[in-house]
Parts: sequence; structure tokens; C-alpha cells
Amino acid sequence: MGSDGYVPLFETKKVKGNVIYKLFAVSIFFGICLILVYRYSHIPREGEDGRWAWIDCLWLSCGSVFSGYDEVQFPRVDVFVCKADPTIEPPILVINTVLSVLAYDYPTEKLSVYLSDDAGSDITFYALLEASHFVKEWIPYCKKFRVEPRSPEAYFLSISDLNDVNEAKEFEAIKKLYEDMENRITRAAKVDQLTEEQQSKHKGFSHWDSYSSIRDHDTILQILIDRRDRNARDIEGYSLPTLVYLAREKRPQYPHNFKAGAMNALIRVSGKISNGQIIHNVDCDMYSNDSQSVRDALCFFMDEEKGQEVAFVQFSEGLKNVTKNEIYVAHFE
Ligand SMILES: O=c1ccn([C@@H]2O[C@H](COP(=O)(O)OP(=O)(O)O[C@H]3O[C@H](CO)[C@@H](O)[C@H](O)[C@H]3O)[C@@H](O)[C@H]2O)c(=O)[nH]1
Ligand SMILES: [Mn+2]
Repeated sequence: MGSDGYVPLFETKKVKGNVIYKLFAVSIFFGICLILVYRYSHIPREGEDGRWAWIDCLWLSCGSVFSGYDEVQFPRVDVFVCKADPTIEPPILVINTVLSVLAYDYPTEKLSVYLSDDAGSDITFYALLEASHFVKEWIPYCKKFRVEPRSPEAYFLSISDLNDVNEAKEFEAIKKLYEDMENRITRAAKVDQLTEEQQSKHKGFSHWDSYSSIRDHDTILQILIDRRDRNARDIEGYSLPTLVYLAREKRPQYPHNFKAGAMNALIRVSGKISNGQIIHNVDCDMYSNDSQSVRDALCFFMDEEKGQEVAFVQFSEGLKNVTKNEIYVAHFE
């Protein structure tokens, strides 16, 4: 707790008992070295059982010593995706943005994604439910093939042909999965209605039983992927980021204050669910085109010297179809 009563995002303190700490650190270091030496000197010989399992173990030990350490210190990050207009921001576009941030290269147990839906649309909720299934395949695929960008639509458009046969096969499989999902979502959006079967897939749809209009409804809040749930795993068994749908309460007699109002509601809700130290905001029509974005921003926030002075990091926007006279140099070449 800071002197002014606020909890700082992080702080740097001088360690007391430095000598004891150093002795402890050195003993741990020697302990790790001895484990590595033991593992190296006991590798089963060529032809003996368990040779590759042993080598794998050795590899994993080295990996955790040299790369895993930093991630322990990473802060929790809450990503807010804001959405309002169901026609100019169609559900499939929103879902591409959500998938691009769900697939960030960041420890999944520290990543939570919130979709704020100011249109309070059951079709958008349905689209998010579909995305919560698709992401179980999408994240492992992105990791395996180091996909960039991680908006599926933008990625599929960027690939013309693949030389590797296996990679091409997996590409076709994931593309087919995406297109099937896209068809279901766009069909539902076109008729602006969900079938009974679609609605039976999640208890959250019951919120719309008492829903009267965009401007007059209760809060709709559903956690679609909950990191505390042991079954929230991708197809390879790794845990998934948290995924939340929120349509904040609206009443005709109160102003809702547009995006700023949505962000306020998101802060209150996320504070109870994941309470991330860092909040990352994207508009729903702006997918993230770099899976390293969160890590990049953290370079500023976690800088030992200047980090305390940084409260806000702004990424530049890349726009398509801008006019020739666009003055912010925000267009894609
Ligand atoms: O009641 C509302 C109205 C808008 N939005 C969302 O706010 C974002 C921005 O609104 P938009 O009308 O699309 O504005 P743009 O001009 O496209 O966006 C730019 O300008 C906005 C207002 O200055 C900034 O907030 C945005 O970050 C910036 O990209 C979008 O994701 C909307 O879905 C809401 O969540 N609730
Ligand atoms: Mn916009």
C-alpha cells in the first residue's frame, strides 16, 4: 500500500538480509546444476528403454531454468473488447478480434478477455459461445505454426499456398472449422434469430427471456471460459484464458456514456473476476495484429527505472481503405 492509500501496480524494494539471500540463491543454483549433471550423466544408452523420455526431461529442465523464470513475475492482464453497433460491427468481426486477443502469446492463467456488448445481443452472445469452442483448436494451431496475425480471417487471407504437406493439411482442417463456425454465425445474424437447439447449448440464453430492449435491460454477465474450471482446456490439455460476456444494465432514464460507460462497467466486473493489474483495451473492429503486443507493452510498464512513470501505452492503429489524404499514417501498405 502506498503512502497515499493507493495500491501501486508494482514497486521496487531493496532486499533486506542480502547476504543470506545470496547464500540461499547460490545453494539453489548449485542444486539446479546438480540435477542437470545427474540427468545428463544418467541418460540411458542408445537402444535402452526410456532414452528419449530422459532426454525430453533434460530438455524441459533446461527450458524451465533458462526461459520459464520471467513469466512467474508477469502481471495478470484483462483485455476489454468494446462492441456496440450490431450492424456496422457484425458478430463475426467481433469474434475475430476476440480470438486475436485470446491467442496472445501470454500465460493463459494470467489472461482474461471481456467482451462488452452495448447492443445486448443474443446473437453476439451465441457468436462468443462458438468462439469459446473454436479457441480450443485455434490456440494450439497458432502456437504450433507461430501464426501471425491471430485473427483467423486475416490469417487465412494472408496465406496463399503452403509447401509442407502436413502443414497444408492442418491449415485446411482449421480453415474448414472456422468457415463452418462463420456460416453458423452469419446465418444467425442474417435472420436475427437463434434456433431452439442453438439456445439450448447454454443456460446464459435465458437472460434474454426478460430482455425488453437495447436501452432497457438487466445486466447480462456470463463467464464462458473460467480458468478456475479444471475442464477449461484446449485440445492439447493446456489451460485456456478466461472469457467473459457482459451487457451492462441499461435504463432509458440514465445516460450510458458510450464507450467510457462500458469501460467503467468492465472495470467493476473484471475487478471481481480476475482483477488484472494491467488493462488492455481494443475496439471490436480492431483485431490485434501481433501476438506479442502484451509483452511489448509490459516492457514499458515493468521497466525498473521508468516503469513507475508509465500509466498508459498506446499502439498505433493500422487502417484499411483509408483516403489518400489520411494524415495519421495509419494505413496498411
Ligand atoms: O455506446 C457505445 C458506443 C461505442 N462503443 C464502442 O466504442 C468503440 C469506439 O467507438 P466508434 O464509434 O467505433 O468510434 P471510432 O471512431 O471507430 O473509434 C475511435 O474513436 C473513439 C472515440 O474517440 C475511441 O474511443 C476509439 O478507441 C477510436 O478507435 C467501438 O468498439 C464501439 O463498439 C461502446 O462500447 N458503447
Ligand atoms: Mn469504430
